Amino acid sequence: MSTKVVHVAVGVVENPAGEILISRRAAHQHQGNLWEFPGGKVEAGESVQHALARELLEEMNIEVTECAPLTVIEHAYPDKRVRLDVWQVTAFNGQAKGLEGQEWLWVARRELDAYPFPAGNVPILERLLAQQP
Ligand SMILES: Nc1nc2c([nH]c(=O)n2[C@@H]2O[C@H](COP(=O)(O)OP(=O)(O)OP(=O)(O)O)[C@@H](O)[C@H]2O)c(=O)[nH]1
Ligand SMILES: [Mg+2]
Repeated sequence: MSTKVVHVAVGVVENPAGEILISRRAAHQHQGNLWEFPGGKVEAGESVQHALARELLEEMNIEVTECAPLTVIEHAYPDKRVRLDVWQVTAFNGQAKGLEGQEWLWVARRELDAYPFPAGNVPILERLLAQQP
């Protein structure tokens, strides 16, 4: 396996109803068919916040206006290492849309564990479930 770590900006977008935006990875992608928090790779020379804003706009039509860092997770899949740089998006403009044809949903926090996510997401899910009132 390559020692290169893929740096990924990941957004936990919460709407005013307290629901969280998840989308489904396409079958052909890494960790295909699993659910994810929208986001994508940080490009060379790009800040994580810029990557977060760019990916959420490109994938979900969400314009980030307020965000804060939540956690950073390093995870090694059998074929790939990732650094998930996870941000909570607390304010945004735009209606969510699956601009890449992906399935997506707003889900109540307590229901997040009903959706299969990649193994690297486990610490994110634990934090979000612990945060609920
Ligand atoms: N976006 C996103 N990626 C995740 C999550 N969890 C996780 O392990 N990943 C991994 O992070 C890596 C990068 O994500 P990505 O495929 O969204 O990257 P991208 O949008 O730039 O896609 P592209 O390479 O098709 O242009 C993938 O290997 C993916 O499996 C998650 O919750 N959200
Ligand atoms: Mg992506």
